[in-house]
This record gives sequence, structure tokens and C-alpha cells, in this order.
Amino acid sequence: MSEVITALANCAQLAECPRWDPEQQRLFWVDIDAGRLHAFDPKTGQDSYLQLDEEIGCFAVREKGGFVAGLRSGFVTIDSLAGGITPIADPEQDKPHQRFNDGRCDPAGRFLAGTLNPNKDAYSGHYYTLDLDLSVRKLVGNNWTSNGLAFSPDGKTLYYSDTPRHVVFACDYDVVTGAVTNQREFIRFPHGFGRPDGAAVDSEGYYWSALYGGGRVVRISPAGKIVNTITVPAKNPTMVAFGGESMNTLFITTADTDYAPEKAQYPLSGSLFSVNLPVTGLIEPKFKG
Ligand SMILES: O=C(O)[C@H](O)[C@@H](O)[C@H](O)[C@H](O)CS(=O)(=O)O
Repeated sequence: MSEVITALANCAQLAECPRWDPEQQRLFWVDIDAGRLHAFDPKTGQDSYLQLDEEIGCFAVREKGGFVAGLRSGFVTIDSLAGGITPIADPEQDKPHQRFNDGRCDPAGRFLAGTLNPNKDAYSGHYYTLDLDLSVRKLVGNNWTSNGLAFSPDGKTLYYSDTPRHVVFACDYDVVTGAVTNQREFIRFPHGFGRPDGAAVDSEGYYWSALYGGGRVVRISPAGKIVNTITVPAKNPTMVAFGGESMNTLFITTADTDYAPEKAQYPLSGSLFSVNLPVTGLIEPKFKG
């Protein structure tokens, strides 16, 4: 496996949701805890951001322009990195302590986003679907930390994880109706190995999982077996995304730490990394709503 490169050092508190836009040749990503939506140019190393007034968990590039996003306060559209935020709906008005965490578009251009319960006192995190008509419906969940959402290349399998429970699920997905059925356990990681955070599926259908607390990213076969491992110079990788001119660059976001011994061991915690791979990723669908 190629060498991991530090693309942007110590750039975030909680870097997450990297998304490559091939038309703009930019890596968009968020700093959840700082409430920032970033745009990174890997050619120049330049990075800019939009400052929001709340946490942003996830987003997708919108076909009409701008973005759709999941914030603490619900679903919104964002006109550009200059701003222009329009609320759509908050499916968890009764749970102000929860926020959106992980999300992406399905092959039909719906935006799916999941919430987390920071108290971990109830399995009250769920994935919701924001449809093309901007209606919202509950999809799947009963999680502590909704994470790891990704689709197989044919769109017929939906993967998601519940990070603190160390488990990734696989479900049958109907792209026409957006329905989920037949949820089963895909892989469960042993305690101490790392917890399945954000994920991406490559063009061969393998699931790449960022293992929070494990300092590694693993490539998992459709049969649920680990076949490759990338060691990351940060204890808490949070998400991966394929991008670059040839779609074979894996970008890795990570979380910073305020625990001094961990920061001393991993001084690049909270950085954005990249590594070139012998496999390509899937181009992210844009939100069609
Ligand atoms: O990075 C994320 O997706 C979450 O926002 C993080 O907070 C992380 O996944 C979470 O802290 C892991 S766990 O719930 O503590 O296991």
C-alpha cells in the first residue's frame, strides 16, 4: 500500500464527511465541532471554509448548486461557501441534544442522514431520508451513533454502522422506492481494534471503514472479511472518501484530541490525510432535490 501523506496538518477539531466533487476538483469536508464547511484544493493545498453557527454533521453537493446538509437543527440547503442557509425540516425537534452526524446521497439523488445520541442512554439515533420533494421520512436506525453509510456499486446494498457498538450492518436497498429491508450484521470489530466510523465503497464493491480509536482504515470484502489495512498517524480516523483526478486517492479525515498523552503520541490528530491506491472509488451522487 502507498504511503499516507499529510494533506492538511492539524486543520480541525472533528474533521468528517470528505466528499470529492470531480467537476470542481475540490474535496469538500466539515469540521463538525467547529461548525465549518470546508473546500480543499489538493493541487494547491489551499483550503477555505464557511463558518456556521451550529455543528454540521454531513452534507452532499446539490445538483442545482450549493449543498444540502444535516446540522444540529435539522436539514438545510446552503447556497455556497459564501452562505445562504435555508432550513428545510428538523425530524428530531423533540431531541435537541441529538444532531445529524453521517450522511450521503443514494444513487437516486435522495439525501440520507443519520443522527447520534451523545448521552448513549437510548438507541434514539436514526437515519432519515430527505426526498427530492424535500419531504422527510424515518428510514432505519435505533443507534447510538449513526455512521458508516455507504452503498454497493449497484445501489442494492446499503451499509451503515453504529460506532459505539462496533458493528456495521448491511441492508437490501430499493433505489426506486428508497426502502430498506433485510438488515443483517455485516461485520463486528473486537473491542480495542477500533470502532466503525465513516465509510466509502470502492469500484470493486469493497467497504472501507475508518476505525475510530484504532488508528487504522480497513478494506472489507463484500463477504465481510478484512483484506487490507492502512495505518493512520491519528488515533481517531473519522471518515474516508475517494477522489483526485483518477479517483484513486483515498482522503482520510481525523479527530483532534485534548488528551495530552494522545496528542504527544499522535501530533497530527485532527489532520486531513491522503493515500494513492491501486483501486478507484465511486463518484458521489449529488442531491437531486
Ligand atoms: O466522527 C463521527 O462520526 C462522530 O461525530 C464522532 O463523534 C465519533 O464517531 C464518535 O465519537 C465515536 S463514538 O460514538 O464515541 O464511538
